[in-house]
Amino acid sequence: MTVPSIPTFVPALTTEAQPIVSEAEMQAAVRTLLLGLGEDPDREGLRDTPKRMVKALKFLTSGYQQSLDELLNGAIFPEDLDEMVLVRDIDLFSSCEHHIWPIIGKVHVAYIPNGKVIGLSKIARICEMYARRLQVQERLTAQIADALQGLLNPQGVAVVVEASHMCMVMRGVQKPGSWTSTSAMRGVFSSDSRTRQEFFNLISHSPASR
Ligand SMILES: Nc1nc2c(ncn2[C@@H]2O[C@H](COP(=O)(O)OP(=O)(O)OP(=O)(O)O)[C@@H](O)[C@H]2O)c(=O)[nH]1
Ligand SMILES: [Zn+2]
Repeated sequence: MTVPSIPTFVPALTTEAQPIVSEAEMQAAVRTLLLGLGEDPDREGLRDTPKRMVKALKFLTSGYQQSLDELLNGAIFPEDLDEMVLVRDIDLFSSCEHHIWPIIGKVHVAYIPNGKVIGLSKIARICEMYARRLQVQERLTAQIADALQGLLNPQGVAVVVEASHMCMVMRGVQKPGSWTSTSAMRGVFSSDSRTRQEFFNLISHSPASR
């Protein structure tokens, strides 16, 4: 008789997968956390906290439920251009997977088209989709770059994320003011130092409207 193998890990949620833990079980876990902190989860101010916290966590990880196809809504247009397109200073709110604590910062995304352009808002939506997952900054940066590379097959993609990790600010090493920069260069941004330099020059100064 073949014994079924026991899964040793739960795969990250995708649009196909459904949560295997009920809302009630999640709320009970938050209640346990509150008890562990010496709190009274039945006092008025905390009575709805398990419900609120689960709702907030689900929102902050709602990117697992999204797909590139769905968020794009077909907004890729044929266009014969080969100049850099840059969307900079996209607000970033993500959650570090080590502490489930906020990562707050900005994302700068550039690409050089190759017959196709993407709706500008979709660049911000792609950043949001990957940000609303449990992340490390390096992977988030690479995922944004690889998504655009895959969708547009452009001449190149450049992504820079500049972020502050609340797990380094409010706890642990406690370093307010520390920022982490990560980059992912694809295509010409990786192979051509002048193109890469142009991108870094463009993101290194404040936009004219500020
Ligand atoms: N590379 C990388 N590290 C991260 C990110 N977010 C958090 N970390 C780090 O993950 C590490 C986890 O280290 P541990 O020693 O296991 O956890 P810890 O005891 O809470 O560590 P401290 O934060 O140093 O107190 C820490 O160094 C965090 O700064 C990220 O996005 N990228
Ligand atoms: Zn952390």
